[in-house]
Amino acid sequence: MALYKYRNFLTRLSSINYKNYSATATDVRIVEVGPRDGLQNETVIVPTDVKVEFINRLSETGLKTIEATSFVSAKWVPQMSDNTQVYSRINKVPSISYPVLIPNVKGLESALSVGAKEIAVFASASEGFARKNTNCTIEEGLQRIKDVVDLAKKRDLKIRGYISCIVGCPYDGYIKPSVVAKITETLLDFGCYEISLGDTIGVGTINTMKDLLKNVLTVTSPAKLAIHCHDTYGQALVNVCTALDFGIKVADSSVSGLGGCPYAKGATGNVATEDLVYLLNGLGVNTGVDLNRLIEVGQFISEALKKPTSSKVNKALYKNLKPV
Ligand SMILES: CC(C)(COP(=O)([O-])OP(=O)([O-])OC[C@H]1O[C@@H](n2cnc3c(N)ncnc32)[C@H](O)[C@@H]1OP(=O)([O-])[O-])[C@@H](O)C(=O)NCCC(=O)NCCSC(=O)C[C@@](C)(O)CC(=O)[O-]
Repeated sequence: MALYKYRNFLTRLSSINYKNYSATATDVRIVEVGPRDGLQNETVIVPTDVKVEFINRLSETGLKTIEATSFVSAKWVPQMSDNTQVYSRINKVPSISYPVLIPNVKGLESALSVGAKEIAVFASASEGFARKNTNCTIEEGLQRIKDVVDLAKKRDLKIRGYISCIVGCPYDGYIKPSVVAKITETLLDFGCYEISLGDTIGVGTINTMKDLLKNVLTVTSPAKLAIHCHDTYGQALVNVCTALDFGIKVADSSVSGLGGCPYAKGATGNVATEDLVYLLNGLGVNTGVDLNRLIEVGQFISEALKKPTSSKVNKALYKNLKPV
């Protein structure tokens, strides 16, 4: 009991608002992508029961958006082949959105068959990644997305858009911000309500992020953007802070730092949700997420995967539960 109290004390410490910090957000919505972006990259196939329990536990943490699965080809990503079972079986809390990732109309039709209400479509800012990830060019990918979006709109679905490789690509190297700005505009014109800017291989720095965001904000407002940072180079949290300074109030993350893209070799997971919540608590930014509960879910999935958590905050706070 004393150890729980000590951990509560530590988590409260993260909530002290140091007023001199420059980030301007007062509320941030976290989009939890662990069940999709996280588990798609695991070498083991996680049993459906575990995925369902994972998502149900995440639903009890205060998160408002949890990306549940993807309806991509099982030949390409076998880890997500139980998409219909996962989506059908999770407890869908009415106040929580459970978007699913969709590559084409075939995927959308499967998602509709199990009652999906929100989808996420994904484009690439680099030709090399478009080819490796979706077997088509950027333009062909955008046409596929348009077909998906047109049908999804007829069915009154909410549609989120992703752009991968916003600053760098494992195949093509540096990506021009103007390319990302153009694709952002296109996806918004199609009907996406929000574009999540993905630093797929985590190479972004404060300066490259600033360059990128200045460009993208010539075509839209911060209210239409989200930031999606992988932590390969340990820059994810500072890149999120840069996005907050530009007025962006939605950040994607993955509990326990799970994740990566099977078609971006060497890229590690997303910024850990625990680390992001700790950062935002410290900024006095409200997320509505209970850090203690999140830590328990991070431990649950790490144990299921038989690997240690990649979240520094989880490691630091969870060990205080263990007998010394
Ligand atoms: C786009 C395709 C389908 C093209 O794949 P393809 O091989 O060019 O397409 P195809 O139409 O020839 O289909 C091949 C087979 O897959 C089937 N198929 C086709 N579509 C579907 C579907 N929806 N659901 C189930 N099955 C499907 C299709 O029926 C066929 O089966 P067969 O006739 O050979 O038996 C493939 O390349 C694909 O699925 N790619 C997805 C790869 C992926 O999931 N990557 C990870 C997600 S993106 C990401 O992680 C980045 C992000 C979003 O997090 C942001 C960031 O960090 O950057």
